[in-house]
Amino acid sequence: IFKNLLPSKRKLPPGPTGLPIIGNLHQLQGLLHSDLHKLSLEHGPVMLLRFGVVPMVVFSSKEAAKEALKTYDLETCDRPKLVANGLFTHNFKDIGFTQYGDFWREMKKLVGLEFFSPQKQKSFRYVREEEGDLLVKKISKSAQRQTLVDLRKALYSFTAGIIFRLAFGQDFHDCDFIDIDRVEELVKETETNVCALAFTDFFPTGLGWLFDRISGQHSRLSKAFANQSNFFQHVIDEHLKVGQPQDHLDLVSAMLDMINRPTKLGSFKITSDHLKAMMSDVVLAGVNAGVTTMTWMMTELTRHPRVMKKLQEEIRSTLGSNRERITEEDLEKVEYLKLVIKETFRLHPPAPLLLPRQTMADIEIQGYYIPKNAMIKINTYTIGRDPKCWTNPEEFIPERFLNSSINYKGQHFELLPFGAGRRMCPGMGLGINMLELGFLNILYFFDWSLPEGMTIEDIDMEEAGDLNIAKKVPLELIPSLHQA
Ligand code: HEM
Repeated sequence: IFKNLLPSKRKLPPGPTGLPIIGNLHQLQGLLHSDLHKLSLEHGPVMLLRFGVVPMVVFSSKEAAKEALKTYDLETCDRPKLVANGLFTHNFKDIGFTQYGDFWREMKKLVGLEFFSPQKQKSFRYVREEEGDLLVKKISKSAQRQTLVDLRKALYSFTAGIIFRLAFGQDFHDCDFIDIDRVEELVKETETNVCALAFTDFFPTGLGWLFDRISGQHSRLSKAFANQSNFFQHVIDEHLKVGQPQDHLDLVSAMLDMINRPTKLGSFKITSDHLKAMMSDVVLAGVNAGVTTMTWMMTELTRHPRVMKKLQEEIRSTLGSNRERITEEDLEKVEYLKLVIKETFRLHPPAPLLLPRQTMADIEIQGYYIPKNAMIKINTYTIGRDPKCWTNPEEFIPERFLNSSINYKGQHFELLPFGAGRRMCPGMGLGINMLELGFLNILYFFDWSLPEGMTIEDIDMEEAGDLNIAKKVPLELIPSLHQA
C-alpha cells in the first residue's frame, strides 16, 4: 500500500514482502546480521524491510555504505532514540547513543581529552604492560601443568583489566566487591539489554507500551539497569573515600572533578548522570569488541597453522630472543600482525551492524528513496564477504592486504570495523593497542595446540551475541612455553 501511494519517481529499495502489523520480524529469528546477510544476497545491497511500523533499510555494499555514511555526515541521519539506549544512558547523556549536536561534540571533546588522547594513553602505558605481564603469568601456570586455557576468559581478564583500571581506577584482580566472573556477567547483561529492541520502538506508543509490560521486556530492562547502576555507584563510592590511593587520574576521577568544579559543557552542567552514562558506554564499547576480535583472531590462527607459524616466526625474529617482557615500544613493529588483524576484522567485524542510525529527513541513496525515520543498518559482515571487493572472500588470507592501501580507519568502506564518519569509534587507538599487546604476549612466549583427539576441522565457528558477535563455543587450547 505504502509503495503504491508514493509518486512513481520515488523508487523504494527492493526487499522481502512483510506481513501486516509485524512487517518482516518473522524473517529475522536468528542473529540479525546473518539473517540480513542472507536476505540481501537475494534482494540486493540496498534492501527495505519493516520492523513493526518502522521501515528499516540495510546497506550491504561498499558503494551503498559510502553513500549512506557520507549522507550521515551531512546531518540527515542520527542515532535513533530507542527506549533501552535511553534508559542505560540516563536519557542520552553519553557519547555513543546521544544525538549529534553541541552536547555530543563537547562531551566527545572533553572525554576525548581526558581519556582517548594519545598523550593520556601514553602516560597509562604501564597499566597495559602490567596487564600483559599478568596474562603471561597466568598462562605460564597452565603451560607448566599442561592444562587447557579458555582463550576468551584469559583475554577477557587482560582487556577488562586494562579498561577497568584506565577508566574506573579499579583493579578487579584485587577488588573486594567484584571479580572477573561478575564483571563478565555484568557486561553481558548490559550489552543484551542495551541492544534489546522494545516493542515501544516499533509499534504505536500505547500498543508497544502494553506489549513491553506483558512480555516482561520492561522489567528485564529495569532489573539490568539497577544491577549496572549499583555497580557504578560502588565504583564512585570507592573514589569518594578519603585517602584512596590513586596511581593515575582515571576517567571517573576526572569526571568527578568536573562535577565538583563545576564544568559546563556548552550550556550543560556535568552531573553524576553524565558520569554513569559515560561509564555505561565504556563498559559496553571498551571491553567486548576487543575480546571478541582477539578470540576470533586466535581461532583463525589455530585453523590456519601456516599463518600461525609465519606470524610467530616474524614476532620472534623481530623482538629477538630471551625477552622477559613485551613493552609498548614493540607495538607496530611486526608487519604481518597488522595484516592478520585486518583479515580478522574483515571476516569477523565485532559489531557487524555498527551502532544504530535513523534518517532525520527523506533522502536518496544509490538511486533509491529512503523515507524519514527509517532505521539504517550498515552490514559490514556482508561487505567483508563481497566477491566484488575480495578474491576468495570466505578464505582467511592475511596476505591479501600486502601492498594494499586498505585500512580500517574509516576511509575505505570495504573494511569498517570501527565505523566511519563523525560517529566513528573514538577508542580505535586503544583497541588496536590492546589487540597488538595481547597477541605479542601470547604468541611470543607460548606455542599452542589443540586438546588431544581434536583436529582443526573440529573447531566450531558458530556465532552468538547481541551487539558484539562472538564465538559461541569457547576456544580451549593447551599452551607450552616457547624455548628460544
Ligand atoms: C577492537 C576494539 C574496538 C572496536 C572494533 C570498536 C568498534 C566500534 C564501532 C563499530 C562503533 C560504532 C561506529 C559507528 O556507528 O559508525 C564504535 C563506537 C564507539 N566506541 Fe568503539 N570499538 C573498539 C574499542 C573501543 C574502546 C576501547 C572504547 C573506549 C574505551 C570505545 C568507545 C566507543 C564509543 C564511545 C563509541 C561511540 C562513538 C559515537 O557514537 O560518537 N571503543 N566502536
